[in-house]
Amino acid sequence: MKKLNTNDSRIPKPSGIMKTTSKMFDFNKIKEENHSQSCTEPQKKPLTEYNKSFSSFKFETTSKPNNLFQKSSLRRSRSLSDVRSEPGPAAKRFHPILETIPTKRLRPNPISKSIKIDTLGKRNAIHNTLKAASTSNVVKIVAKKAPIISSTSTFKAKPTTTASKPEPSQPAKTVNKRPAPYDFKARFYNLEEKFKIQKAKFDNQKEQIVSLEEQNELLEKKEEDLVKKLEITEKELSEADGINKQLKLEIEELTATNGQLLTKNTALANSLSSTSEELNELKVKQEKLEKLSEEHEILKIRAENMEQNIANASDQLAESQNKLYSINIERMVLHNMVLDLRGNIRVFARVRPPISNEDDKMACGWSFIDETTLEIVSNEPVAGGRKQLRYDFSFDHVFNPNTTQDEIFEIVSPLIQSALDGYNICIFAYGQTGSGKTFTMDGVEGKLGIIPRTVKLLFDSINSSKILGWNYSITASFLEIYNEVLYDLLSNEDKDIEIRMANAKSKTEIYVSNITQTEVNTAAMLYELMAIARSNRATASTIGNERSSRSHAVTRLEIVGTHPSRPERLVGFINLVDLAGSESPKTSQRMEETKNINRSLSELSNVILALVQKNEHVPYRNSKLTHLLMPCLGGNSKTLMFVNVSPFQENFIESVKSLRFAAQVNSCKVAKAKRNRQLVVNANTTLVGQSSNS
Ligand SMILES: Nc1ncnc2c1ncn2[C@@H]1O[C@H](COP(=O)(O)OP(=O)(O)OP(=O)(O)O)[C@@H](O)[C@H]1O
Repeated sequence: MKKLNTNDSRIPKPSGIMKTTSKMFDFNKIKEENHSQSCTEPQKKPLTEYNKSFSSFKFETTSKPNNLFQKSSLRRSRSLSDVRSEPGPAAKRFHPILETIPTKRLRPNPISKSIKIDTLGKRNAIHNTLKAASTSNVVKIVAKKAPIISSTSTFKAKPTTTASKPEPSQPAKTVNKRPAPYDFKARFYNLEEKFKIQKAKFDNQKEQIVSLEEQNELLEKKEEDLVKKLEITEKELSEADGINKQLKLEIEELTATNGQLLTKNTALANSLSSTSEELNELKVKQEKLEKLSEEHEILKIRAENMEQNIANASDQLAESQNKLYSINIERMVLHNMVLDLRGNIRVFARVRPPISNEDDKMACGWSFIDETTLEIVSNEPVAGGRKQLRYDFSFDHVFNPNTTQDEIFEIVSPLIQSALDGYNICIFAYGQTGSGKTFTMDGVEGKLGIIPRTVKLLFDSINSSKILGWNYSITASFLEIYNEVLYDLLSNEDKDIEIRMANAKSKTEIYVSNITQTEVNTAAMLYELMAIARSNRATASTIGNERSSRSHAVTRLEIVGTHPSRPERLVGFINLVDLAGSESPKTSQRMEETKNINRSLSELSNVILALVQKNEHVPYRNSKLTHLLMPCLGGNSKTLMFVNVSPFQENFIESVKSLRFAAQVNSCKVAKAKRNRQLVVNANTTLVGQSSNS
């Protein structure tokens, strides 16, 4: 900011400065107003012009006259009333010494003129200041200025309007009279009067000057104060400006921060909203959790009670299991006693029905007298009045052509349970070719035979036995005896398969070497193996059957049962045999096959007959078939023999042969079967033996 010049005539009024101090930003405006006011104010009579009249005077003052005028030129004028009413000490301090009065009018002093010009601005400023300071004073100044102005134009002895002192009126009257040149006294008197007038004017002017000086000093002081205040104000203004800028920056920062805070606030509001929603959800969950906790406590108590009950039940279960085990053992014994009572070799006769392409064939006469007896009557015409051939046969059971596969298996199934109880089982079908052996043993789709049903029953029984604590494993092998040679139906390898004695002490214990034995865990797995064996079985077309089986097929299942809390295991064998069909050599197209088949069947008959007759020697080893079935045909076995017969007259003789052989077997009652019980000494050693059912 521009520093204020002390000589500048545009000094602001004190009152104005005070106002601008309180209103900093209006300061320049005030200066401009003062400047314009000083410029527009009517031009007053300059003080220097007034002083020109006194240029010829000399003053006796303590200060130098030149300085006085210079100083006075710098100072503002005081009001005339102040000068008149307050004659200052300065006025009393000097005593003018009148110089020679010029006869001519004084010319304006160039120096005084310059002073007048310099003081003009200040005078106006002072005037303005004083005018603002006191209205009443201004009135007085204006009222008393006129005589000063008028007095500056001439030094004529003209009485001033402001003269408060009594002017000597007498001499004034005499002044106008021009005394005679010789009248020195009068002239002196006139001069004296003029001097007095001038002196009075001078005194008056001097007082005014003193007053103006005092005012000037006062104003200077005020000016200095104002300058100081202005500087302070400028400084404050500068500081305020800096603060203002800083505040602006801070405001901008705060605005930006405010924006960010608003954004954050919005985000926080959203977050708060979602959080409150989550909180509500959590409250709901907490309530649920509390409920669940309560329920959990209740359930915990219940669980403890149940644990106690379970513990009690476990004890009871263990006790029950022991009882059950004992009962099961009793059941086994009773069950097998029943089977024993029925006979170790049981014979069932089954007459098959004619099939679709056999409608033109003549059937025999069949009579199913009761469940165990049938009668076959030849329908061949008999010449000479002879009676028709008629034979009655008794078996453990006879099945007519309408008997279903279900009915057959219902009677067979108790034997399967015996195998799980540790007995050897042998079921075989014997009969002429095309009599229905394969149908009985294997069945057809939708009419499953004994073998697939046995498999299903075995695994169902195994699952049921788990409740009693028994665990069973099943190992399967499939054999074929063709032309007295053993074949592995689960392998196509060319290998020697022999029947060997398993135990030197027991002549009936055998095993088959080089045979494939597969452990099966499910019925489905066993079915797959059966399908493989069936496909490998040698088949050929015969007169009696398009797909006649020309070999004996043996399905061997080894069943081993263990109980974790019992030191014993049960070992049972099931031999399911689909024998090759017997055939008359007269009609056979494969004589060698027929011979072998018939021979092995004959040996089977011999063995059974030896058993019936209780011979010491039983010719098991005369054929592969009897040798293989030796464990199942001996004492430790339960054998079920199906004799299948065709219903037709053309098969009458073969049917009678088969029925006669079967009936012979049926009469064979061997000694009681013994259960295979092995005492388990340790994991690796077993004592194998046969125990009495008793
Ligand atoms: N009980 C029956 N009900 C209906 N059809 C039967 C019955 N028994 C046998 N069959 C049918 O008779 C035909 C001959 O039966 P199967 O093949 O079982 O005789 P097989 O004795 O096995 O003959 P082979 O000794 O030559 O093999 C088959 O088509 C078979 O489906």
